Formats: sequence, C-alpha cells, structure tokens
Amino acid sequence: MGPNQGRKTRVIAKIKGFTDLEPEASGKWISVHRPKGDDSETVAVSFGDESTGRKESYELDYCYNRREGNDLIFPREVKPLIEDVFNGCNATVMAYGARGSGKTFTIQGSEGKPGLAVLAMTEILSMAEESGKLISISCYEVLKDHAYDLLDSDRHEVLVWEDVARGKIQLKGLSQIAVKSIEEFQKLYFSSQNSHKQSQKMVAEPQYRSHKGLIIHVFRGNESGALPLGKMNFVDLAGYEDGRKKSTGGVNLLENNIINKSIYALHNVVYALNANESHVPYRESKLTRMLRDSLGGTNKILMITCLNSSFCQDSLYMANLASRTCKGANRILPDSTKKAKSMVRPMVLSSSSKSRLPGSLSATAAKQTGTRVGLSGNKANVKASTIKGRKLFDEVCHSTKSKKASQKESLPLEIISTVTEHAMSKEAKKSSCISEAVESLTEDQYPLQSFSAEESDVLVKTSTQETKLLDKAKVTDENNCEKATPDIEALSFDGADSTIDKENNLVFVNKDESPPISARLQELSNNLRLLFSSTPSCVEIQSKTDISIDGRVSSEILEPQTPKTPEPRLPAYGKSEIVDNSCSSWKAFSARSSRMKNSLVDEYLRFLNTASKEDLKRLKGIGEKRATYILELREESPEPFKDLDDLKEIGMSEKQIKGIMKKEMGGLFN
Ligand SMILES: Nc1ncnc2c1ncn2[C@@H]1O[C@H](COP(=O)(O)OP(=O)(O)OP(=O)(O)O)[C@@H](O)[C@H]1O
Repeated sequence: MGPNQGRKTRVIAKIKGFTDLEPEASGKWISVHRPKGDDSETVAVSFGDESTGRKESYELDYCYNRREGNDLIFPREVKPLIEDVFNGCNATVMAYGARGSGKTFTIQGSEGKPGLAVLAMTEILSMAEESGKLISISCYEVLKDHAYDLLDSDRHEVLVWEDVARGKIQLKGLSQIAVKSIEEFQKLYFSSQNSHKQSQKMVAEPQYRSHKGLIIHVFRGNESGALPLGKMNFVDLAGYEDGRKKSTGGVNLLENNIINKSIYALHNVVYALNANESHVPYRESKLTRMLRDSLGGTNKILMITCLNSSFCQDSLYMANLASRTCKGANRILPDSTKKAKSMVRPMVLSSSSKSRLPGSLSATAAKQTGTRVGLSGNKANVKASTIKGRKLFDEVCHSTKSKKASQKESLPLEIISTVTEHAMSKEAKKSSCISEAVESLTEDQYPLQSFSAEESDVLVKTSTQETKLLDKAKVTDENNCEKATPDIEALSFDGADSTIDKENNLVFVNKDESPPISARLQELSNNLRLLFSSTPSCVEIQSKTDISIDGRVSSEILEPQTPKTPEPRLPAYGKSEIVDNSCSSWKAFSARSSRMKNSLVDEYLRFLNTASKEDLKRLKGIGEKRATYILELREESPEPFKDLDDLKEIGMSEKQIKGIMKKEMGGLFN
C-alpha cells in the first residue's frame, strides 16, 4: 500500500481494461497523473470531453490504469487489510461505478483472472492454515433495500438487527459455511453470485440489479469452540446510472433511484467516518446498516471506483463522488477543487459554477453539495468540506445531532452470526459448516410484558452464546426470517409504491410538537369508525390522506356518498386495487379489515414518529429506555418508522406490535 497506509479509508480508482468492444483508441478521454509514481500520496484522474475540449480532474488516493490488473491491486491494496483482519479488525472492500465499469471483474474476477475476493481468500486460507484459524463465508444480496441470503437456495430474506446498547449487528438468517480450500470457496462463491435462481421478488423484476456482498469470517480457536476474530467484506455495488437519462436501458426508475440513493448513503457514511463526525448516517440504507460493524471504529475501508475506459458520463459522476469522499479525510485540496467545475453536471457539460450529481437525490444534493463540499474552488466551499456534521448527500435535513449517537459509535462491536440451514449442492453440504445458531430466541420468548420500562434494557434479541464451529452438523436457526417474513409481508408495504407513500407522508409529520394523546386516539377512533361505517360495500373507502393530522375527519368522507363505479387507484398502502361491484360480502369484508389493519399500523407508526416522550411511554411495551431510543432515532432521521420492519430497530416483533395495538385500540370498540 502507498503512503496512506495508516488511513482508515482509501479511495482509489481502477480504469477498466480494454475489451474487444472497446479498442485502445477509445480510452483517450481519461488519463492519470501520479506525481510520485507508485508512491504518490494522491493522484489526479483527468477526463477530457473531446466534443467540448473541456478537461476535468479529480483527486483520489490512487488510480490504477487499464493495464494494471487485480494481480497488482491485490498486494498493494488488499493484502495489508487481511493482516488487519487477522489482528482482530474488520475490513471492507467495495467496488462501485457506472454500469459495466468492471466492478464484478474487480471483485469476483473471471475464469483465469481471479478477482480481489478470490485472491484474498487464497491468502486468507493460507494464513488460516499457518495460524490455526477457521474460515467461513456468507454471501448476500441487497435488492431494493432488502437483503437476501445467497447461500440459501430459497434466498430467504436477511434481517438486520441492531443492538444499539451493545453496538452489535445481527444479520438474522444469514448462512455461514465453513471453507477449507480455495476450490470449495470458488464453487460456493461463484454459484451464489451467478446463479439465476432468484427469489420471488426478483423474478418479478425483469432487469433487476443489486448489491452483492461476500463476508469472509475469520475465527480463532478450534472447531469445538471458535470465537469470531475479524471479518472481511467484499461488496460489488449495483451499477450506477443517472436516473434522469432518457434511456435507462429498461431499468426501472424507482429501482435506479434506490440503488443510487444507497450508493450515496455509503459515501455519506465513509465521508462522515473520514471526517470524524460525531454522527455517522448508517441508517440511510440497508447496506450501510449491514456493514455498520465493519465500517466504524478502527476498521478499514477500501473504496474502488471503477471507471469505464471509454466516454461514460456516469463514470464522471462516480469519480466526482469518490473525490468528495476522499476529502472527508481531513484534507483540503484547493488546487484540484479549482479545476473541477461543471463537467459533472448531467446532460449539459458547461458553464455552471456548481457541480451537481444526478439521480434521485439531485434536487437536494445539488443544492447541498454546492454549499457543503464544493468543488468549485470557492474557498467557503472548500472550508465546508471539513465542517463536522455535514454530509455529502443529504435527502432530508437533520436538524440536530445526537451526542448519544456518537457514544454508540464508540461501543465495541462484536459479530453475532446467525446460521441457517442452507440447501446448497451436495458438494457444498459436505463442507463442514458453522453449526450452532448463535441464538434461537423466538418471538414467543419475548412476551410483551418483558418490554416494560424496568426490563427494557434488552432492546433487541441478542445472543447469549458465542458462535461456535462444529465439525459436521448444521443446525437450523428456528427463528430465521423464513418464519418471520410471511407475517411481516402480510402487513408491510409494497416496496416501490411505499417509497412514494412514505415520502408523501413526511408532509404530515408534525415535527414541532406532539399532539396530546387524546387527540391522537381520537384520530384513530375516527379512522376506525370510518372503516366500520355503513358505507355500501362496494364504495371506495377514502385513503388515509383524507384524514387530517389534527384529528378531524374531512366531511367529504363522513357524508354518505352515492356509490360510484370504482376505478383503479393507488391507495395508501401502495397496491392498486379495484373494488368490484360484483364482489362478495366476504371479499368486501376482507378488503375493509385489511384496510383497517393497515390504517392502524400506519397510525401507530405515525405516533412513534411524532409523539412526545411522555406520550410514547404511555404506549404499552415502550417504557423509558425504548422511548429515549425512539427520540434518538428521530434525531437521526425525522421519520424513522416507515413500516413494520423498522420496529425491529427497537426490538419489537410484529407479533408484539399487533398485540399492543389490539390492547391500545381495543377500547375504542367498547
Ligand atoms: N480490467 C478488465 N479487463 C478486461 N475486461 C474487463 C475488465 N473489467 C471488466 N471487463 C469486462 O467488461 C465487461 C463488464 O465488466 P463487469 O461485468 O465486471 O462490469 P460491472 O461494472 O460489474 O457491470 P454491471 O454494472 O452490469 O454489474 C465484462 O465483459 C468484463 O469481462
């Protein structure tokens, strides 16, 4: 590694090697200037736009050119991280970039050209053999902010549980398989990454893209009692694509926005860590939540910006992003920032003084990046890059920072791994497997009463056992998410539409003060009455947006209305429904009761998002500690509870919520 060896994060780039489709001549638009050759502390990556003659430069820690492959990147960048892992740290190597920029080639590699993960595993296995360590792997995929286990043939969903009090992350339901040889690893790894078996959700998406992650766990001890030592993450992020392009190659725009948002979220986290900010916005995406215990503290991060070798506007955006993230490392680079102006602006490569990034966050991000981490050479902007508490890309303004959040970051993080039985090939099954589930608490073991104020010190289900490696048996985690998911899904929102709904809901959040609980209950009561009113069964029931936050129900809803011919519409919970005139009473009843259920869930979540601490404590199952934690979460994000899944953040299961709601709301029917 170069002179930045001591740094927590290194942001480098790799220009994709030429392929048959991209002849050498096409690579002139991008060049690298390394002032001190291989030992350069920083390098400048320049992009020339042949049509306008403009040139833009971005400063990064290093950049590998087209001819420098993984065999060179590995010993310089990745091998030192492996040593850290064997010394008890976690390390994360991430490749991101435009679509087709060589991310998979860099991380995974191809036949005969091993990627960084494969080279790392070869080294790790050899070090493990020498030092008597045990190795296992997990593979996952993050699709639309949901994680799935890639070592499981059903690709069940993986849940991320955080024990904030103890600083632990639990990837609930993620399989681990022990590996002893590189052949064994390659078989598992490649089949998990490249298999066309998809979860049901994925099948519904013809051109889905996802982030793919590999975790290499290193254990000390022996097979009858191993303890986690460190882990190494490799993440191949989904390809970036400007969401505002006219043609996105058939890619779903919403999906694209989610992907871009999570790429920004990752950079925000790395920037905040580099800048030693007191608040690190891990909660902005599933991926950053999953990686949380590998990113903070003394853990190491290597970010690899993959750049297309021929002209690609999206690669420019990525280089810009990388350069900004690089600046989080307490460095101010006035010269290079003066150079970079407008080339990163989408569509138009000219004259604005403020650099903008496209995508879902563009409106806000453009405004904020202009003033926060400017690349325009404006001194104030350069200064802004070192201001603590600021972010590169910020969708919502975070008004206050929680001191407690910073305390949380400093807590020791341990790995709690959950092992599920997997259904891999016979060969895979032969390999010995991490066998003992760390814990197998079921929801039933956490009765509602256990979350009283006095006993709420356990915020999430946590392990009381150490992860152990056993030689043969594989034990199923009875509490894996396969069991939990159907219930959750029954009440959760459709991913795509709920995003829109959630954003709209922000309008209704009263941030200034929490209405009295009586008003809130009145509002719930109105909702319930509405749902139980004698409206003819085939008349559309108004969506919740017709009910105002102050508890009044619009007269338009209460007044009896002439039954209309129903039309397709987008109700509060995202799915387009038509109430058919010919529907049976049972269907009508089911539709209503499911709306009622959704309405209650929504009201409950809204209450958690807005109520005062005192009011929160009045809810069953909340208590002092949980109420305090909820307020902390609200400081980090104005609306932390968007769906039932988010309640796991405060250690509440769906079953508990339903029970609580039954108790809270039951009185309204009396
Ligand atoms: N350094 C390289 N040398 C030669 N060929 C490469 C190199 N990097 C990538 N390629 C080739 O370019 C193509 C795209 O690469 P790859 O699939 O790694 O891109 P990607 O960024 O992962 O794409 P996506 O965004 O679709 O996931 C592949 O055919 C790959 O073999």
